[in-house]
Amino acid sequence: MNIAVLGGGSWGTTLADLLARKGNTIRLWIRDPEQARLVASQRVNDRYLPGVELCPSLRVCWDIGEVMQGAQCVLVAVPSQFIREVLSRHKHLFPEHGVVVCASKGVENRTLQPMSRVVAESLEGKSPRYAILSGPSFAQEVSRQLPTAVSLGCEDRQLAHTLRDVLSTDFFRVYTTPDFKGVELGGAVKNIMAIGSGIADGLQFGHDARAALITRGLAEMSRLGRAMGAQERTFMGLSGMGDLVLTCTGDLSRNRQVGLKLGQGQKLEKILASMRMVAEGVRTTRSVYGLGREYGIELPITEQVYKVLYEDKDPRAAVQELMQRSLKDE
Ligand SMILES: NC(=O)C1=CN([C@@H]2O[C@H](COP(=O)(O)OP(=O)(O)OC[C@H]3O[C@@H](n4cnc5c(N)ncnc54)[C@H](OP(=O)(O)O)[C@@H]3O)[C@@H](O)[C@H]2O)C=CC1
Ligand SMILES: O=C(CO)COP(=O)(O)O
Repeated sequence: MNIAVLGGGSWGTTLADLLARKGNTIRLWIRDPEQARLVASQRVNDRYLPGVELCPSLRVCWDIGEVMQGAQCVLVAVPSQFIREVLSRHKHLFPEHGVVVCASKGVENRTLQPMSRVVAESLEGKSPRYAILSGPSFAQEVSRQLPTAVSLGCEDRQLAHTLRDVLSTDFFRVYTTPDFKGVELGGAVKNIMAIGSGIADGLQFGHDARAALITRGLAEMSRLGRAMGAQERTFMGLSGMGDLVLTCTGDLSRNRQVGLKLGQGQKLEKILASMRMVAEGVRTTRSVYGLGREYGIELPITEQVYKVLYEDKDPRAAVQELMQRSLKDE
């Protein structure tokens, strides 16, 4: 398949490399011309995926027009808050009824829209057919060809199966589900929980606290998902529970790292200034906090993470408040 990958960070580079190794025709868009030239000539994305030698057939380019030419599928791995801007600006390059696979995890701040809506609205008039790729998958592990399993949410079963075949390899296993809403919401909300889990671990609150956070985080994710029209059982799968466990426990998670530092007493501004890579959960917390209010759903962990991130609440007081909520049935 002829595929354009938008987003030259760790995930876009990893997926482009994986697909190129399978013999697909892949072009990767890196927006910074200097960085694109460097990656194209050195065959390594030193800034975002150091140490991984890229497949010789993978074309790397800063000219998005060239990248999009003849693409039968566009895979989007741009940080979620910028997807609308990138897709709207380059809408003319997208074919009608084209296939868009979104691999980014988040909820837009301004509109509180999940990624499927952002893609559909940005490409309005082009009637894109879209799918959401999500699940427990650290770029650093996938790029080293370590065994990984993920979910692909797509309402069109035939397209889902085609994409599953295109994306799967011997080490990267793709499961399909029509519940794209559940898949994208799980991927977004788990980043908030990863920050929360990092906070608890940064405070050295132990294994019990982490397990409680993961489990109650799942309950919170499912509650919101139900209200938003997702299927509850999707949250028990790879894009829900799977990614929740990965990022709440795995130190490769950038969201968990933000939480760990907050728990150790560092300030958010300083933490973000020290990171080159995106920690989607920081912005997504703001959106999901807003969704909770819009849908009238209790999201206690999200609320406390929000207060730590945006109201400078003491992380210890945030955990205390969670523990002292009124007692209830599970
Ligand atoms: N890394 C991972 O393990 C996984 C990531 N994801 C998801 O993939 C998405 C991308 O994350 P990831 O690749 O890790 O991010 P990184 O932080 O590794 O890279 C971010 C990339 O986005 C580019 N970028 C930043 N701002 C813009 C913009 N306004 N327009 C276009 N491009 C921009 C950066 O370019 P520049 O250098 O020029 O700023 C850089 O190439 C996220 O939603 C993330 O949650 C999903 C699964 C796994
Ligand atoms: O989504 C991921 C793994 O599934 C990556 O997590 P972080 O963005 O927290 O690094």
